[in-house]
Amino acid sequence: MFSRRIPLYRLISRCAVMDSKVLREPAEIAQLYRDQCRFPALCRADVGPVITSRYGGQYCNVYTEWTQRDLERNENVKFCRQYIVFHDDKSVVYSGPSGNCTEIKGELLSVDSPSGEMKAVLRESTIKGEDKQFLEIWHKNRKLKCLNLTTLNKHGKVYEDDQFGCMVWSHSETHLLYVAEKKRPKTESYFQGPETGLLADEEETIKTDKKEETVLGQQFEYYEDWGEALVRKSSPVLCVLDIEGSNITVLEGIPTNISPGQAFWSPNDTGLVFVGWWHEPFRLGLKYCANRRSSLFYVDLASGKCEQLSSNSSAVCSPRLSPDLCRIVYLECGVFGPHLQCSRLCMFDWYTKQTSVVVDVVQRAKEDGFTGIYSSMLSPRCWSADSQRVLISCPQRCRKDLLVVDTSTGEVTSLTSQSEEGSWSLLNIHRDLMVVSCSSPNCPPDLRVGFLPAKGSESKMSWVTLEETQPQADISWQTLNFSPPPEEDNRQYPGLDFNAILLKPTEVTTGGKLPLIVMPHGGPHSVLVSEWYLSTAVLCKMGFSILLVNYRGSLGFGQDNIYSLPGNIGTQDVKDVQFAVDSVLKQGGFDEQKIAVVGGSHGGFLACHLIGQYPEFYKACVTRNPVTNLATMVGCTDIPDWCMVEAGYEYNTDIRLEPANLEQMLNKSPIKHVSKVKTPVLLMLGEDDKRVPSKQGIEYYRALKALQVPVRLLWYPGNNHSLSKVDAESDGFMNAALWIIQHLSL
Ligand SMILES: CSCC[C@H](NC=O)C(=O)N[C@@H](Cc1ccccc1)C(=O)O
Repeated sequence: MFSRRIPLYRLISRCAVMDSKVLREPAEIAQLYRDQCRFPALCRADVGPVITSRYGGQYCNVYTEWTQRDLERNENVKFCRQYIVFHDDKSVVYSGPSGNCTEIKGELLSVDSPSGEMKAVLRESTIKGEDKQFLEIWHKNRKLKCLNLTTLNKHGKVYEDDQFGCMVWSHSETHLLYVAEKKRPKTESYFQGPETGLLADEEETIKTDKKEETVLGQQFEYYEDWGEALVRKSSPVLCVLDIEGSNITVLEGIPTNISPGQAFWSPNDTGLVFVGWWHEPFRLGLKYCANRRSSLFYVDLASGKCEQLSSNSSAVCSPRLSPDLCRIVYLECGVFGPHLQCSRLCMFDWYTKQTSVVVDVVQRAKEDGFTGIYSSMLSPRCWSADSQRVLISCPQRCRKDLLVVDTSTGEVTSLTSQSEEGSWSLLNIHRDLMVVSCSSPNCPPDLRVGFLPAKGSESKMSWVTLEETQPQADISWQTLNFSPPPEEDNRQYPGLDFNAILLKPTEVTTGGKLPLIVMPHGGPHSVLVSEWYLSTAVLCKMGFSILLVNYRGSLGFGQDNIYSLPGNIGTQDVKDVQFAVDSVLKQGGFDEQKIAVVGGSHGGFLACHLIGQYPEFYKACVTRNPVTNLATMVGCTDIPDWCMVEAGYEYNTDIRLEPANLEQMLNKSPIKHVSKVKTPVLLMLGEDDKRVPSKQGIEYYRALKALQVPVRLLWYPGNNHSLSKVDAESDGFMNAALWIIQHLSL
């Protein structure tokens, strides 16, 4: 993709690496960051209908969407590229791109009709300073319709997020289904209208019409929303566009105590199937929280009757209809408890109305190595052509694998566990043609296609690469497994292990000792898999070694591993990270005086704990939106249940906090150890973070200031928990790198 030749200025900077071991010049670091930003990430792939040529050959179109940071324009650009794939029944004969990349602007959602004849697009456009949403229907080379949804005013903004959002053609291709915010009444102040001088009842009579449209005194009404990254998303409604008549219907009949999303058309288009999340007595944050009480529902379009299809007491997501339109698979897990956990794969038979558990929760890894399902979203299509098997990409320890599940036996087979490469993501599957992406810590994401082998021949998987990426020779990586020492074994969940990924610059000068950056992940129920991460690649190229630690409590190691952590945060996770670091240092080759710790959110919680509990050990600390005090966070985060559960309590919506609860939360928090901190701390906070409100970081900042520990705070307006806007992310990276260089005296 890029020239492999090293330009002169890079050679000069590499000499600098040889002298001082780590790249220190800000301009050179920025150039390295800029270079690595040029590797795009895949965000979507669709396989078009199979066409049979007049000579009998078959081919299909693969449409892909990618995102790439554009540092000059300060935005994440989205572009598409298409490929043509000629194939016979079970193998790719020839494939290649059919044209160049095209940037996609203003498209919030787009979807082809099942036949491939039409396409629907939700577009956002700013007209005279106002944001408008349009729904476009394209047919062949023409735009058939363009509806101004904002002017039509049947509903609020259309949802384009992964949580609720969807845009789905009916099987008949006559209707389109989507989710939008419920229409709110127009509001006015009691004092906004002209003073009439009329008596109140006279005015009432005259303004009857206006009164219907405008409500007085409700301008400042508070609407709950679904929290972090879903702000202003409060009451979703299902909307159906009748394409021929350009008529939009907002569906009625959905219980008022649930919020619908992830909807699709039932067999024969008789109704809609959707996930409904209960929002009584109040809404809690949904992002990264697969444990919110929810169920699968069916609403019949003729009668308006709504039926619940799955259990009343679990959390579900990602319902996917089989190609024969007979069965729906979906993921299910427990309500409350850890936010992300091992899921069950369930299947609902449309005709018998029976539900079965295809793959159950796995407490401990099976003999064949299968550790359970840890996806919070299935790919848009996941069924094999014969409607017998389901494809899932999910972490198995620290590697994301492609798994095939036989729905009749529940047997799980890996398509990728024998491969050399790092981690695999399933983008789509259609008629057994899979579109996947593979990457590793030293290799950016590529794009491949391949046919799902027949049952029993999964080991014969062969891939054809559509977009190739080269492994970067200057980055080496390995996976390390750890068993905690006997005194750190968890009595309730004995014998658990964990792991870490270690990245090192391939070339180290003789006798040179590497500085080490320790990075525990957030969550805490999350995992760092062996895939491409921009920041670790750049830091490694600069000359740092990096240790990504999957402490006990991470996803991908079995449910017991997850359950071992709640109630033990601030101790078990902290000790696991320190144990991993100590073990790595024993390998030799590292400079023990040059160790830094970096983490975001719960990873920031761990970073702050580590510098408090091991005050001599870490010479620099960088944290993004860290949790610093659970006791002060519980009342203002969008997920108070997280604070209760991770502190070791059960959560109920009507919980009354006792002083002892707050004391336990405080005792488990990094702020408890702040007086011991010596490490200079760089804090990076997002002004709009609903998850870990910025006051958490400020509380820690003030404590460090009072203790005269070097601390610097970077404040990112317009950013939420992830600090992922292009300027915030790149500024955060540069400042983090320079802070570490300064305080490790490199
Ligand atoms: C009350 S905030 C708790 C920490 C936060 N957990 C959930 O949102 C966190 O650590 N966030 C991670 C993101 C993440 C969470 C769960 C699974 C994967 C990623 C972060 O921002 O790094």
